[in-house]
Amino acid sequence: MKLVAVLNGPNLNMLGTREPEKYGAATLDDLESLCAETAEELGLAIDFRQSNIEGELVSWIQECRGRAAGIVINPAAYSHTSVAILDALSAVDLPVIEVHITNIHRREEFRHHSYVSRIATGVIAGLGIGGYALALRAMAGILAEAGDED
Ligand SMILES: O=C(O)[C@@H]1C=C(O)[C@@H](O)[C@H](O)C1
Repeated sequence: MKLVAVLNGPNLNMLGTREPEKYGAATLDDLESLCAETAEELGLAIDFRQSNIEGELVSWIQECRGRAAGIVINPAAYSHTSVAILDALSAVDLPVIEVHITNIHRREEFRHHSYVSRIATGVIAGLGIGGYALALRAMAGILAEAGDED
């Protein structure tokens, strides 16, 4: 069964209580459940993680080499600052789908640029946590097209 890493950046552990008018009322646990249910439907396995530490996310991305078939990532604030995460994603050379719960292009100027977008196969922004389900569906298609072995 193909494994997809679902990686979440800083402050996403506060989902549900963090600016719910922007990020919604669903918690990180709710998000993980949504991803798990979607992955099961798609015949994918997921490794769902969240960290507030940039270096931990970098290490987790590196660990995907030889282990995961693709990466769904919401780098959160690190989207806008982290060359390290971009470099790690480039190094592992896996399909990447970038997700943002909010539409970063309708927010403050500093959120309009994401370093990750230059390596991402696709970017989903502004569709709430449903964007993660869409990302997994897209990833399933990408992997099927690539003919990845189970
Ligand atoms: O929409 C999101 O999921 C992103 C999440 C964050 O925590 C912000 O720092 C980003 O700017 C947007």
